[in-house]
Amino acid sequence: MSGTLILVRHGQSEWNLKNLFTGWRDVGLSERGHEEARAAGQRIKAKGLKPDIAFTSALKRAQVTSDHILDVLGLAGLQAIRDQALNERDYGDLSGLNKDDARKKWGEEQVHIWRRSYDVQPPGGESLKDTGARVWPYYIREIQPHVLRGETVLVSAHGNSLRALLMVLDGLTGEEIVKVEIATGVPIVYRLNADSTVASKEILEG
Ligand SMILES: O=C(O)[C@@H](CO)OP(=O)(O)O
Repeated sequence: MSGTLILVRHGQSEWNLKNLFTGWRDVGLSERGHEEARAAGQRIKAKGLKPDIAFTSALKRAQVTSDHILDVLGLAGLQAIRDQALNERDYGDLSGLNKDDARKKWGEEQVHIWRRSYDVQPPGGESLKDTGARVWPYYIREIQPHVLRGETVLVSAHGNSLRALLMVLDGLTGEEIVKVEIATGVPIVYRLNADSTVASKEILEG
């Protein structure tokens, strides 16, 4: 067995609350989102986990979530490494639009395809496959080596950038991963074997 990888989707954002496509738009956490992030820290603490290093995206909702978690863990001095490789999938022209308005305009099915297909890009944006093509190499190059050295690593990121990671860690197909919903502020803890395969997975729910 080697180290531990803790993945967390940021707490509810202001635009999650307003039901808007967000993507790379840099919006803050809602009041509930701040609470969810602190609760994520408590759940990690209750497991006795203490990150040696943290990674987050270039977007503040993930950064602030990471700050809350590290704060709860008494690790406020640990600055998460920020990289846009971990950003949410770029929603292109849909960014900022209301998801229900989009359904009225383009139809339920088309919007579902844009949101939850594996390789169809929303207009001007990234598919989940495109997102994986930047998330996975970053994981392999920058994050995984720490886990394989036996460290505990926190990654605070986004629904779709984490889906891209889960797809490979859990060995899911493109069809399977799009059915997976990752809750805001709920840590997912992986223990990896020395050969980088997954030894165990635990979701730290309520
Ligand atoms: O708007 C977004 O950026 C994402 C995550 O909130 O939405 P979706 O669930 O449609 O991928």
